[in-house]
Amino acid sequence: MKKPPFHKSVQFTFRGIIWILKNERNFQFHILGLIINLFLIVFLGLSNTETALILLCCFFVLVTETLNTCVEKICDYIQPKFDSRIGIIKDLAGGAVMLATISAICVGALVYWPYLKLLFY
Ligand SMILES: Nc1ncnc2c1ncn2[C@@H]1O[C@H](COP(=O)(O)OP(=O)(O)OP(=O)(O)O)[C@@H](O)[C@H]1O
Repeated sequence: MKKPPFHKSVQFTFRGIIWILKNERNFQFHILGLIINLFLIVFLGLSNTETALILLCCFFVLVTETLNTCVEKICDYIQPKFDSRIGIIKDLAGGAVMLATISAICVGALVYWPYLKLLFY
């Protein structure tokens, strides 16, 4: 198959992002998390390093959610019926999102805690 020109390839990737934004509820929740974090970054005046850490975590969760959806789509395509092997593959992909989310919560707690302490005490 002939490779599409670069601008077309970029267009296809955005098509994927728009599709997941419109169709996947979990991805929409993670986008909401990103928006809340962007607000907190500005409101609390986080340093460049702290901002980089928070953004990295948010995008890490979004990337794992996108790959999880990708695995689910492939599984549903190759085996639409119940199959315990498909079940474990999907569980593993979902587990990756969970691990990314746990790491994001830990980093978020460590970064935001000193600011919240100043605000409330
Ligand atoms: N074809 C199948 N065979 C066996 N088990 C399955 C199959 N499809 C789904 N499952 C089980 O149901 C779970 C949820 O799968 P589903 O495809 O509904 O994902 P989902 O609920 O959309 O997940 P997510 O919230 O991560 O997007 C899987 O983790 C797996 O344990």
